Amino acid sequence: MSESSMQTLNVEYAIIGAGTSGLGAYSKISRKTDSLVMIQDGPYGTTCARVGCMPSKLLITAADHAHHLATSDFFGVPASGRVDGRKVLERLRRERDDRFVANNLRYVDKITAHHKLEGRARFIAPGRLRVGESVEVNAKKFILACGSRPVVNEVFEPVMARVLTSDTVFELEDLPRSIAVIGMGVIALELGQALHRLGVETTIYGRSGTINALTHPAMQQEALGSLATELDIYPSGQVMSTWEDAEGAWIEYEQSNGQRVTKVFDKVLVATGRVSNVDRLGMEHSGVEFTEAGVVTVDPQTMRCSGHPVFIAGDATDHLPVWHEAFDEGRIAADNALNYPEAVPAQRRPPLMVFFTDPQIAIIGQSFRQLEGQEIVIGDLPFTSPRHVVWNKIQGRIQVYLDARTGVILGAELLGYQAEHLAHLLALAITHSMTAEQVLSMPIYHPSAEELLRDVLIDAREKRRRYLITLADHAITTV
Ligand SMILES: Cc1cc2nc3c(=O)[nH]c(=O)nc-3n(C[C@H](O)[C@H](O)[C@H](O)COP(=O)(O)OP(=O)(O)OC[C@H]3O[C@@H](n4cnc5c(N)ncnc54)[C@H](O)[C@@H]3O)c2cc1C
Ligand SMILES: NC(=O)c1ccc[n+]([C@@H]2O[C@H](COP(=O)([O-])OP(=O)(O)OC[C@H]3O[C@@H](n4cnc5c(N)ncnc54)[C@H](O)[C@@H]3O)[C@@H](O)[C@H]2O)c1
Repeated sequence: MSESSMQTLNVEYAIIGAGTSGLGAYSKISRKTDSLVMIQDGPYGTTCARVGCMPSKLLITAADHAHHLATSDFFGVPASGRVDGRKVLERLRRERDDRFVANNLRYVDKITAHHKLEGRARFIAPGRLRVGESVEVNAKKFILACGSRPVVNEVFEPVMARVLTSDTVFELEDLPRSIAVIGMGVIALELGQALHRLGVETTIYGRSGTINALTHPAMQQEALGSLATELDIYPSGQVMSTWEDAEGAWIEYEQSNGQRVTKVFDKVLVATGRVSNVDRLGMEHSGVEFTEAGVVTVDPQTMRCSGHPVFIAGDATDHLPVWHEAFDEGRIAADNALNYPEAVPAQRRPPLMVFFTDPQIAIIGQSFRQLEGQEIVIGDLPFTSPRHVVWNKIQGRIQVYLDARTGVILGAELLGYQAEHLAHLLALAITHSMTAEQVLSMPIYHPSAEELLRDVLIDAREKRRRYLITLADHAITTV
């Protein structure tokens, strides 16, 4: 490309990525200035709507319906039904495209044409990007909202034709007969359980032996035990080799006890984590400093990279890669870009994450691992209440961590049916630094799932009372 055919744009702000985070940043900056461009590589519509949150929840909902049918005999309502894989996937794509993606595209369509640029951006010098092969963008401030991509280890090279990731699994025409799911993180567990419930012979291969989102050993054990009653899981070990023949994709896996298992599958879903797309931005040309470990540091209050007018937001940061954080971070980055060099530190929300498995897993506020060694008491109960008994959903456990001296709720780990709702109540309490006593002052209906929240807080309150008595006794004896 000759210099003369290169188109050059000079703007104040360049946003890389038109996902949840980039659009969040765009909506703020575009209200203040016309001097901006948002650069998007690949299809518009966002990861969440196209290949993330929404198609995965549409699949899980279909699987829930299949599961209700398969278990309805218990309630004296025998039912029979056959899963039509093609219809499940067609409906998923229709709902996804007509509702969630279309909504997003309508918003993108309304964006002023000269604010949008298509192509892959990379830094070629501080303050300068190349987009595709024929456009250069000079900007004063940059928001890197370029998301992340699935990682596929090279051990899967020989079976690549049968490998799926979350980017491709929702495009299947029909459900496979069998699938190996690699990983035991949120994508593996959500999609693995859904596929199993839809009748796909599913085997899940983990690595570490634990579900790492939960941090209390008893919670980890309970979660694995509970999911393993339904799913075929090898929790700890590693895939040693793979090969393909007429039967399908073969997976040879060595368990941590040294035993090897070899099985053949129609498809292999690799869900072993995601990596930030920042590594493809040519950051070495951006002018920002790297740590000794070769990474760029980001301040979570401003999303700024060291002292530079470069901001990183959303999944690109590796920090809490979930939707509401991506949206918040895009807006925090925008505020700080608009006010640069003045910092506008944001108050971050307490962490909240939900696995839409059955039972669900939820983590709110500070984890047990973060609090270990501090003065805490733990409200700890099986995840059950009269309402859960009525639903025949009595698996799981709930732990709530209280500051032992003040009674303030610091965090919680949950494993239970529709735990998302109690998790949000706890998130509200933690956001407002509420004590267990304050939460216990609200009315709780009978019989509701919220009675479990009441009971676990009563358990924590009682443990705290005993803790304070011991503390007072100790003070008296040491006077
Ligand atoms: C299967 C799955 C299920 C999920 N489920 C949930 C859920 O239930 N709840 C939840 O909270 N979160 C969920 N998430 C996470 C959520 O989807 C993400 O946190 C969120 O979408 C991240 O938004 P983002 O703006 O950071 O990135 P994205 O939406 O990925 O946007 C980044 C954009 O930047 C573009 N881009 C990349 N590099 C360049 C470049 N060099 N130049 C120009 N453009 C570039 C990309 O093509 C992409 O369009 C899920 C994710 C997955 C994969
Ligand atoms: N409900 C939700 O909020 C939701 C749902 C889906 C995805 N997401 C987001 O997407 C991100 C990515 O999800 P993910 O599940 O891919 O990543 P993850 O980091 O949650 O899990 C990856 C898992 O793969 C395992 N692993 C890594 N290498 C392996 C190997 N070689 N063999 C076997 N196991 C291996 C890890 O030990 C880990 O358990 C999440 O961090 C999450 O933020 C969120």
